Amino acid sequence: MTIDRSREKMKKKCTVYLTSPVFREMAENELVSISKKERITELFKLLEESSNLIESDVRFPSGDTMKEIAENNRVDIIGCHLSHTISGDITNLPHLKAVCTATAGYNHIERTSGLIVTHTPSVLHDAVSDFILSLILSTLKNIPALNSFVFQGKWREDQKWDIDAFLGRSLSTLAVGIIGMGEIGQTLAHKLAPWNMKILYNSRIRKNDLEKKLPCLCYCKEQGEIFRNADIISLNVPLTDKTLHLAGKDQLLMMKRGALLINTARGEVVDMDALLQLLESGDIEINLAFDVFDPEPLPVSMLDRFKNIVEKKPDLKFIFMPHTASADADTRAEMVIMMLSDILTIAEAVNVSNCNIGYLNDKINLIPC
Ligand SMILES: NC(=O)C1=CN([C@@H]2O[C@H](COP(=O)(O)OP(=O)(O)OC[C@H]3O[C@@H](n4cnc5c(N)ncnc54)[C@H](O)[C@@H]3O)[C@@H](O)[C@H]2O)C=CC1
Ligand SMILES: O=CC(=O)O
Repeated sequence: MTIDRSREKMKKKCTVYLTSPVFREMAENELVSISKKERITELFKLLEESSNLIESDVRFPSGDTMKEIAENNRVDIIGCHLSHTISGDITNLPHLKAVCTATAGYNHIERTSGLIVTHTPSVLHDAVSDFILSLILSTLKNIPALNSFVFQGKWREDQKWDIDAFLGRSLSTLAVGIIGMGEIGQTLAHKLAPWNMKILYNSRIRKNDLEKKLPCLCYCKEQGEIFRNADIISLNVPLTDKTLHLAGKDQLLMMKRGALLINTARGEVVDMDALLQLLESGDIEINLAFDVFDPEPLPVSMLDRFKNIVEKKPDLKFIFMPHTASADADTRAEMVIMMLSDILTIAEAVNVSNCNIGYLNDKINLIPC
């Protein structure tokens, strides 16, 4: 009885703020599998039992609103995703102990010493690497443009099957470059290996074990080697001060004519102004497959400039997606589950011991140091 009463008292210690109503709504989403819906419902129940739970009723609260709610309610833990920028104004609040994001990337959270930050590794590398493969195939085989061509009724009698009609490129002759050999980069390399493509890569740390498993891998000490030699370059680094504009003017100028640049990392990894200027001036002629942009969503003024470029050079292929690389229903549900599980673990620790990070270390998905 005594133990039960003390547990009752502990329940109300921790305050959790979820910045979107969609986390809970995922349990009702008909595309999500039943087991994952049930797990989300169960986690919400547990969270309600162990914390004062505040949930935003709007999808995208402003920074000021999030700060006001976090401050006025002495919030301990925030659960968010990448459209909720958690600035220093919020992360410096003295009572805030943790920010948990339902995303792999965490550049939307300003770091503060002592603040726990968790994210969702190891649940979306499959979805994102599949997506990158589909971008490679779609571009090399010109699928979006040829699909529009047929649907617009342009496939006429004089354009029957012919030997030189609608030519794309075959994969096995090409060299792929992967910059950032982490979870997504490695999964992509494993999936590309059976296609007999040469894979050049660069990462902060050389992956000797991976090289033994995949003899087609070739480590490049300098990223310039990749920009100069690869036919397809996939950017898979996190956004940091070292990767900001990693694909800048100098690197873009190194790229082969007709090469493909894929960005599913973060828009800011590519210098978009330099890219547009070089494409407009004709100094580079490269294809693009982008899922992320700087800024995001891509402004109409920038989109118009890209449209003008392809109008003048119809051989160039630009495939632009609205940041959907991980957008499989079950993958997104798993991201929510991982975030809620981390919040619950931290909430229980806050209730017991006001949050001891040493004790939590291997129980939650902390971002890399
Ligand atoms: N478009 C989308 O929907 C998604 C985008 N992402 C983005 O992709 C990024 C990568 O994701 P993961 O592979 O899961 O991350 P990860 O942390 O497993 O891998 C990143 C790799 O990049 C390397 N790296 C870091 N700085 C570098 C530098 N300056 N030069 C070379 N290599 C460097 C790291 O050592 C690591 O091997 C995320 O940080 C996120 O921004 C992730 C998931 C979905
Ligand atoms: O961009 C998405 C993420 O999970 O990071």
